Amino acid sequence: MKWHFTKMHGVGNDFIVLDGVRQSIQMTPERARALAHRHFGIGADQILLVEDPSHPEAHFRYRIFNADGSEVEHCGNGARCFVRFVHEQKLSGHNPLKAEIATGLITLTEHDDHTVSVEMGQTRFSPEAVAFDVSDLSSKQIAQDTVWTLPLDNGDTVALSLVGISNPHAVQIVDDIQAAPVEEQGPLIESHPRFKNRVNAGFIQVLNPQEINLRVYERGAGETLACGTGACAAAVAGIRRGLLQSPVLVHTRGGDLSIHYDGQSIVMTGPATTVFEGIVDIDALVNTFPK
Ligand SMILES: N[C@H](CCC[C@H](N)C(=O)O)C(=O)O
Repeated sequence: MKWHFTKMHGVGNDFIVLDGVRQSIQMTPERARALAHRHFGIGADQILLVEDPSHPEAHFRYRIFNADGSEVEHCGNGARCFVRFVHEQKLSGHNPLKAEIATGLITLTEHDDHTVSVEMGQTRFSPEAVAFDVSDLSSKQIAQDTVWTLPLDNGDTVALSLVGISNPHAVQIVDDIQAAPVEEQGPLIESHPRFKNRVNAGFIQVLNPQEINLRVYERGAGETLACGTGACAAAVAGIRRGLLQSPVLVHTRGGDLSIHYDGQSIVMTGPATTVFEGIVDIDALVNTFPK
């Protein structure tokens, strides 16, 4: 079966975007892994699938698959590409656009310069919001902890803020983003047994109260050049810790994002770039993909 796809990126976080409205797309973890593979496939951090909605107020359903094949709740850089794709492919002229994600609705507005603002939806800070297991901790410990101290298997101990932007984030402050132990600590945090659904691991360097550097070791994808929900989680965690104030300019390795937070809702603004379109024979790809 042949699928038309569009390759896009949001500040270097790259995606394969599929129209599941006018095409019959049955996504599986195996197909997502094959598509995302940098050598045997097309190559991407995530696969984005546009579908007809089930929510009465949504224009479309927005589904996200990581490079490891896992389906996840949200993708911020992907949301900006999603709305640009919907407009460019003339799937809809609605602007703002309402998209249905796993935890509800998000609102997307494409501006004349093709930057996009996304109202990111639900933001939560409890351990449950990121499936962080505290069943062995006393209620006193839980009440005290807004920053969680976590020993890692390599002997390091990290101080994590937990933020749910529909998807789970654990963010820490570092002094120097270039020297941050992203490759060493990232996988250990991502797959730490306390995170029952794994987690995205953010590393923040505060430059001033309205500007940070950020790197993210993403759940199911490894370190990416940028992470939109990670930028939101970092900004909100910094604001709640009294280190930052809205709006926050987030410098990622792939470019800059602007995060506004009013204590209730988060609005992220940044670019969305179309790179190329193509056709892929998904059955042939999966058959040639090394098992
Ligand atoms: N790796 C993330 C999904 C993609 C998030 C990121 N690419 C973004 O822009 O928010 C997760 O497993 O929750």
